[in-house]
Amino acid sequence: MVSIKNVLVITNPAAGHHNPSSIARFVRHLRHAGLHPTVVPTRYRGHATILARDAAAGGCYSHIVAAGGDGTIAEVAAGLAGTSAILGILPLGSANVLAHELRIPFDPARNAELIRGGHAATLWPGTLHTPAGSHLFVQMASIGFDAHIVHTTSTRLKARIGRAAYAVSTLSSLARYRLTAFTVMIDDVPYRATTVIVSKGSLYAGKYRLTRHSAHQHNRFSVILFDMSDRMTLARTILSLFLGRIERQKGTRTVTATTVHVPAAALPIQSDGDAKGSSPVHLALSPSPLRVAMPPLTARAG
Ligand SMILES: Nc1ncnc2c1ncn2[C@@H]1O[C@H](COP(=O)(O)OP(=O)(O)OP(=O)(O)O)[C@@H](O)[C@H]1O
Repeated sequence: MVSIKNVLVITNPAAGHHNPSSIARFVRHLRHAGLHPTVVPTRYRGHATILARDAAAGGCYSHIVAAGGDGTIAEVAAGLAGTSAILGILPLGSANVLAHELRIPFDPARNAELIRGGHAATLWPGTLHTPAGSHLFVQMASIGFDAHIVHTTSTRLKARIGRAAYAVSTLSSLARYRLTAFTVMIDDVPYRATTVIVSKGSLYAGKYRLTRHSAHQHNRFSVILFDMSDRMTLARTILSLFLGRIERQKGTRTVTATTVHVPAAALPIQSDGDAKGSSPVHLALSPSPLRVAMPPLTARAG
């Protein structure tokens, strides 16, 4: 039986709000809470999965904390799913959608207290499969315009101006992106769309409302289908997304599902804010759940 004493903190120096002094403060609070933290930085993309998997296999840590944004959390989660180690989250990314969704304390003292308290819930992440490989995702994946934004947002600009870099890319893509209708098979039923968001959560790009309910603790996705035939509809849809009215937008519908398949080729794909190549793509629920340190979810559970 692992004691709650040992905590591994995996930090991503490339995450949007990576900050050594925030990590040092968090570590101090973990120590004050009577825990024994160890900090290890990632050296390259994907390294967090290897670090997390090895740490969970070693059996010495009760908690393995992802210090970064959704991309870092997804990489750590890929190493932990199906193990008994609990995923902690220190939100240091640009958008931190999952942290907002799960109401993870952004304050390091309260976050350390959450970990010390030992409360954890079971989450069911998603998996994404393209010809280039498979990835686990914790918050959402998308195909089409939304993914194109992620593909075309400059990493350098993101490092300089944070989330505003997505707005720059959205504005330039509004004029240039070629809206293409494609078939998406949702639990084997065909639908038509020009963009699809497959979400475990209810939030988008930070704190914007995408769906009424979160599916994090359920074995299903919310699938939001956008059928935008022209640029004016595209602009209106983006606006309604940021005004929290997406479910009322014409040409948009939400369904729940357990599998999503897009057979068409060459459509951009992203998950948890990172470019993941292009379609064809198959999305399903992870066969292994994830234990996550989080305050009890009551209000948002759907
Ligand atoms: N040492 C590293 N060097 C370069 N890239 C890394 C390193 N470690 C991890 N990464 C990559 O950095 C990417 C971005 O991290 P992350 O998503 O956590 O930050 P973010 O994009 O600022 O946050 P958010 O997704 O919440 O907006 C991850 O997808 C991961 O693959």
